Amino acid sequence: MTKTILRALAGETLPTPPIWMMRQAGRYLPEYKATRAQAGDFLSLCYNPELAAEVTLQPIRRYGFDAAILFADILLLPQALGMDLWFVTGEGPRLSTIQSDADFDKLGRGEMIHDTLNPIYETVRLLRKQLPEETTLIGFAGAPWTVATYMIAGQGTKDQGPAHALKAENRELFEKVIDRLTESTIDYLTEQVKAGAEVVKFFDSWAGSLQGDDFDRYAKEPARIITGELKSRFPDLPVIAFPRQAGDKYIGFHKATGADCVALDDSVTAEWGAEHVQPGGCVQGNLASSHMVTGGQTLVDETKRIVKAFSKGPHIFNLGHGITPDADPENVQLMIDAVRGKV
Ligand SMILES: Cc1c2[nH]c(c1CCC(=O)O)Cc1[nH]c(c(CCC(=O)O)c1C)Cc1[nH]c(c(CCC(=O)O)c1C)Cc1[nH]c(c(C)c1CCC(=O)O)C2
Repeated sequence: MTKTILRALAGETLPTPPIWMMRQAGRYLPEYKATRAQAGDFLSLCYNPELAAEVTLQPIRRYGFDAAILFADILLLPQALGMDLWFVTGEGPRLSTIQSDADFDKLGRGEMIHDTLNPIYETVRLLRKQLPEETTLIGFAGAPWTVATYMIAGQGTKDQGPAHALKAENRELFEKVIDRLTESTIDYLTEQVKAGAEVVKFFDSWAGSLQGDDFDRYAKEPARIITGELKSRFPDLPVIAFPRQAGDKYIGFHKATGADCVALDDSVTAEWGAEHVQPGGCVQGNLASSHMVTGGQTLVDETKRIVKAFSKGPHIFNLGHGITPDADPENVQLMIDAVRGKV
């Protein structure tokens, strides 16, 4: 019997939507914190295949999600291209920056990324051996625009100002960064699929700050190129795209890019998504992650509303964005029970 996630991605409307959760392996779980402490720090955990596989499996053991997502980070690719990367506790990622042609020329390309990323492929191989047979393994990468925002600013930014500034001041250099990331993302995801990833997802967390034509050029177009190239190499590979906060620009995203599923954040309602986006194919989402902190009857009601709104087409239940460290693990179980009709 085909796995439920793969059935939904193939366009099937299921009586109960399959479910997984963005950032399901993470700091809201005590067992994650213990394994992370054992690894030393976040990046050591990402590059340790046994421990990265262990944290990927933890939410599967605890909750029986229908999919597992590879434990890694979207910023490992810039590191593999030769940039410095480190995480400041309580603040987030820091990278060396790309501001000039000289900075760009230091980036590597092609096969060299695998020297750094080989442990990630090993994590995928271990997971395919260790996951229950009904669980789908999702590989992932950041979308070029989102990864570029970190490479240009050297850190996370609220409005992606430095990346927008480089785009305005030196479009040629900006586009070279996007093109290099597009090419390397294809190489990276190709190796994840060869190692055993059954689905791939691109996270374009900052897609919402691209306006007008920029959205087409730097969110849609890279997604179309990456999806097209991966599908020419692996014709049966399902792709999930997540152009977060795209708003109206979610409409037509399946068709424009070839993605099988479009993930919706919680800035749009499920009813709107069902009417405007789901006709294009499978949708994923879109419960606000704050309900994982607050719980209660509101969580149950909101979960059921979303399940109902998307019930006439292919749907994978998920949050609108990643679960946060202050979430209560019991609320995750309550959400799953609500999706599966047990409460
Ligand atoms: C923008 C982005 C990043 N990473 C990611 C994105 C895109 C999705 C999104 O918008 O959330 C994606 C990501 N990050 C992580 C995963 C693993 C799979 C999963 O469980 O979803 C995935 C898919 C682990 C992680 N990535 C990170 C953690 C927390 C690290 C820790 O244990 O201290 C985890 C579990 C760190 C990270 N990594 C990143 C930031 C900004 C931070 C710091 C913020 C924070 O601390 O939450 C970059």
